[in-house]
Amino acid sequence: MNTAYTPQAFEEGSTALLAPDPVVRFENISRNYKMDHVEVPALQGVSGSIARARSTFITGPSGSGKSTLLNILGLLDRATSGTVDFLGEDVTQLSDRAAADFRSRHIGFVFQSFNLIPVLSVRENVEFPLLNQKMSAAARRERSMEYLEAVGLGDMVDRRPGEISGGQRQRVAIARALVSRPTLLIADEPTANLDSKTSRDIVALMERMQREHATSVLICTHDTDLISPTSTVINIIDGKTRQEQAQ
Ligand SMILES: Nc1ncnc2c1ncn2[C@@H]1O[C@H](COP(=O)(O)OP(=O)(O)OP(=O)(O)O)[C@@H](O)[C@H]1O
Repeated sequence: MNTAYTPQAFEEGSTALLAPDPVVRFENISRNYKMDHVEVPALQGVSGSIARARSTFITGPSGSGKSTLLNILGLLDRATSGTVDFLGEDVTQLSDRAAADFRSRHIGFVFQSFNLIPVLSVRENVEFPLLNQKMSAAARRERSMEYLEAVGLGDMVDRRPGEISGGQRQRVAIARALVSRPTLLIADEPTANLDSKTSRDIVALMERMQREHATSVLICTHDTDLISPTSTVINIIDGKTRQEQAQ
């Protein structure tokens, strides 16, 4: 174990919150929301990093700022101040169009509500992120089938999302998030609507895919039972962070 990454090295407010070989480093992120002309601080100077090909969990009480941080790191929202270095690039400086392009090339999302398109088949849902890539229809189909088989749904590809279980829908969402081979998989409460066994299976699946494809995985969850011993934990309380290396 590298002692540079013990929890003591990650004191609150430290700017040296470095994971080994990080793909993302964020420094002093603040985000204020405007409510009735009053600025409400959701994040107050949080710093940390996301290691390559590892799992990082964001935990913390309701309203502490977890989704706000996830949205900023996923380039879905902008920080009021602070920097996000993603693969060596300061992505806080990107235009909206460049941020959307960066997102489609490097980030896959899994949400608690699955966000599948109900009128498309399971296979068409997984193919969807590949439509704006330079790939033939046959290559798209082959790649989608590869990921659907990897998540154990090779025999359900012609069903609609309404014709499969919640756990199966979440597996489709994982295949869809990974099919474009992103650098970072972001999952916001991916197990919130699932029973505890299915939840553990879903996290195990994400971690297997992470090992096989060297993807970094960032998971926001209330459920600390899901956290694996080798992962990094970023704990947010009242908009401030503490990052710990679990092992
Ligand atoms: N669009 C918004 N406008 C105003 N305030 C917001 C907005 N989104 C979030 N907030 C506030 O910012 C704070 C952090 O919210 P956030 O959703 O990031 O917390 P969270 O830790 O993800 O909560 P939960 O676990 O309940 O989902 C909360 O006080 C919330 O009320």
